[in-house]
Amino acid sequence: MTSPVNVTVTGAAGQIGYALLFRIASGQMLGPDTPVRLRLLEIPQGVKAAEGTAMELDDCAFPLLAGIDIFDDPTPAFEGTNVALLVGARPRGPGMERGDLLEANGGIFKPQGQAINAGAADDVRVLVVGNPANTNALIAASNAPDVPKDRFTAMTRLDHNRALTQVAKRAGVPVSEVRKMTIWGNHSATQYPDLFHADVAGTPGARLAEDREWLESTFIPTVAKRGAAIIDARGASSAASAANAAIDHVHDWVLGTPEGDWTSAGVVSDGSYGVPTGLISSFPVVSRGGSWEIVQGLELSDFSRGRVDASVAELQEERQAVEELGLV
Ligand SMILES: NC(=O)C1=CN([C@@H]2O[C@H](COP(=O)(O)OP(=O)(O)OC[C@H]3O[C@@H](n4cnc5c(N)ncnc54)[C@H](O)[C@@H]3O)[C@@H](O)[C@H]2O)C=CC1
Ligand SMILES: O=C([O-])CC(=O)C(=O)O
Repeated sequence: MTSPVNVTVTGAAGQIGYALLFRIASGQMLGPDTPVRLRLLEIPQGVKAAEGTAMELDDCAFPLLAGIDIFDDPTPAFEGTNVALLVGARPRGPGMERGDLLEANGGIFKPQGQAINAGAADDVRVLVVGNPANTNALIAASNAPDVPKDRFTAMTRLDHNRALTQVAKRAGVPVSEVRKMTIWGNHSATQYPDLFHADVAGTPGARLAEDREWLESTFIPTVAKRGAAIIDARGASSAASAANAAIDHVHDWVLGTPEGDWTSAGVVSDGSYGVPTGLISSFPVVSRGGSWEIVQGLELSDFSRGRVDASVAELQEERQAVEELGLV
């Protein structure tokens, strides 16, 4: 058996943390042969609850769980970490503008980026889940100058999975037969779920997209506003599905995406598809040899181009706001 992989989870006592940690410890994220050592980071008020979760993790007697440590300081929490899941974030409060939210999260993701820079393992991979995920990932990456930028990613896998199921239901096929879905842009309501390149049980997604009324009035808004719909229904934001998407993202990043398919992730732009270099934007991606690669060569119609550009424009505004705050 290999030596344990150090996995740091921030916001460990939150609702996503509770749905995530048991799946990591059971081997669903890194596979059945890889032991893990969990490093839980919370704010001081969250430490007691994190200790309770750690007791429950112990009580599962997971064969792959090599140890659990709990921290309220990012510097030791990221010491030697191989996989960092940045879940803890400041939620939007009443009367908070987007700028206030970005500033509050800057206070979290800047020191966490610095701590990753100072102490993480050379192979560290970072997934930012906490919102606004793309820009929080940009802040963390900017404050970790010694870590390659492509190690910082933002989660759009939940949006991707939501889109797969909506299409499968529409087409009446098993979700496993929907491939090559793409989420472009920001993990926000401006995101663009792109069906045109998908393969829906052998039928081109473009054929389903010919029903423009369904595409524009049902499919795209259902996926893009699903987070709000879950909050409305559940009285709390998506947690188990978000944890599931984080497991999927890291699993595929480390172990590779299946042949003949791709997935979606917020990765640093190299200028592909006209997305400004350095922005962390969602793209169609495959993982080969432990690295994400942006799928190249997809044709974007004027309709798709407009949608991608609108979401990327929002990412540029967010980048400008955090630049003005001195966070990047
Ligand atoms: N990218 C995506 O697809 C999704 C992102 N989210 C986002 O994930 C984040 C977490 O969601 P939940 O677990 O439901 O929230 P939650 O409020 O239940 O838990 C957040 C936890 O983070 C902790 N925390 C706050 N600041 C911290 C810091 N500086 N260091 C360590 N821990 C800290 C809090 O004490 C709390 O325990 C939110 O920002 C939410 O909007 C949620 C669903 C999907
Ligand atoms: O909308 C929210 O607040 C949570 C979220 O990011 C999602 O469910 O996609």
